[in-house]
Amino acid sequence: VSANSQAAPASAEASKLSSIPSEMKAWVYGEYGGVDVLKFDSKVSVPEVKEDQVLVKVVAAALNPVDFKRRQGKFKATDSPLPTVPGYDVAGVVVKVGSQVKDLKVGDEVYGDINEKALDGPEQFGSLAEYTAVQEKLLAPKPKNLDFVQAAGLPLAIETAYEGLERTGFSAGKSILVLNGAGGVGSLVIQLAKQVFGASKVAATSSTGKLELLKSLGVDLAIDYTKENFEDLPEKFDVVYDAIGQCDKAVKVVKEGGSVVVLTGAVTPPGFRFVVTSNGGVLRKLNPYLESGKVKPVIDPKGPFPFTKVVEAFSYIETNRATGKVVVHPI
Ligand SMILES: C/C=C1/OC(C)=C(O)C1=O
Repeated sequence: VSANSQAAPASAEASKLSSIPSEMKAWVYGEYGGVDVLKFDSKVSVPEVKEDQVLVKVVAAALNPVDFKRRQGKFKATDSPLPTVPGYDVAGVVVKVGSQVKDLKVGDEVYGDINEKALDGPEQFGSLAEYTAVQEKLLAPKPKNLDFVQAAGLPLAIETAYEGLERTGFSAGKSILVLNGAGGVGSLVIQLAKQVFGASKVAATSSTGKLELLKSLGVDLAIDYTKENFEDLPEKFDVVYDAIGQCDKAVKVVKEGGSVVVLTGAVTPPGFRFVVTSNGGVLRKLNPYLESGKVKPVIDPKGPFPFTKVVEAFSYIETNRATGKVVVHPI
């Protein structure tokens, strides 16, 4: 869909607006808990767009660990009110724009992480729905070479990967060890470190069956954590990117003066933890690497999960065994 609404006659424009229903299908939970709190609701109100937001017809959405941790109530102190429609990552088509929207228009194919602050007041109505309202600044045009499933699997993970590398001052010629290199974030840290930041050496850990994936993503040293302990390696790294929660071991293999990036779990100095800030500008900046194929989304082959199978998708990502991203499509 790439209709230029500027040229569309008023009647076509009106028909687009009139085709937006007042109610939609969405997955909702009204209480914190296990996957059993997730309910499919076919009469959820379509969110109104604020001045700086666009309404996206959702084509695909992706799950992240933050989705199940939030549903479990781990961030309830700073959460938005229940009931919640979960889902941070979205890929879809703009069907309505707010009065202050500047660059996006009806018909644009977009993707992004809908929550600027992942844990602090996330949107009550997320992307596991037929429509979701998103601030323009959190979205970017979908890379032309990626389908909606591939695009949906990128935003939160690639923005986390990029921000973590930026925060360490990672630069050309440096070495990095990525813990959980086959995961949603880790698979992108490997590629960004190599292709965008010019790493001299990239090492990564995974289980036996995912070693070939690590090598295909460009690692120089693939470590099978079922067979050896990375913390016993004689080699030290400028940066260790802990995308699994093993900071206490990670700090044993970082060089003096190096950095250990922590996403979750306890932090041991010199480790530091950060929470991703969603930013469409990062997606735009990385667009050439995505459209050239230098950086690729990794989508778990058990998916994409159809909209009716969101409970199964959550159960799967909660095994912490997913390869790359768990995507929900069609919606
Ligand atoms: C995406 C943000 C996250 O922040 C914490 C602490 C996690 O565990 C997340 O997934």
